[in-house]
Amino acid sequence: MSQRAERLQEEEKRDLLDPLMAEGWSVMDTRDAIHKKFKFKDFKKAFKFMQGVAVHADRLDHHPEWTNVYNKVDITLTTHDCDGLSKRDIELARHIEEEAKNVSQQ
Ligand SMILES: C[C@H](O)[C@H](O)[C@H]1CNC2=NC(N)=NC(=O)C2=N1
Repeated sequence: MSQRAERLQEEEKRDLLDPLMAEGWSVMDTRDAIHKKFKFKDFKKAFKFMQGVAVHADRLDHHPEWTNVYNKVDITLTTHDCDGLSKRDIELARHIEEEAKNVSQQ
């Protein structure tokens, strides 16, 4: 992605975040960032999920802050380039939701 990311304005942010909040994402108190904890059946599934997300992150040139412990993956999304949430975070979060559903159904 070549264009510089722009920080979302409050109104736009609410509209774009609503569906993600319904999926369990939350806005952090301390940062302009969103966060969600994922839990899978085992490490194999968690890692498969991470591999799927990594493909999207690479393609979008937009990367999650994440940690993995066994079957859990904690993800924080924010845009370092604009020091806050941008449309790139929303797009990545949508792909993350798809990956989580695919892996859980397998
Ligand atoms: C040079 C490269 O495009 C930038 O550093 C990208 C890479 N991945 C990124 N990921 C995230 N989360 N925020 C960024 O601002 C960002 N910038």
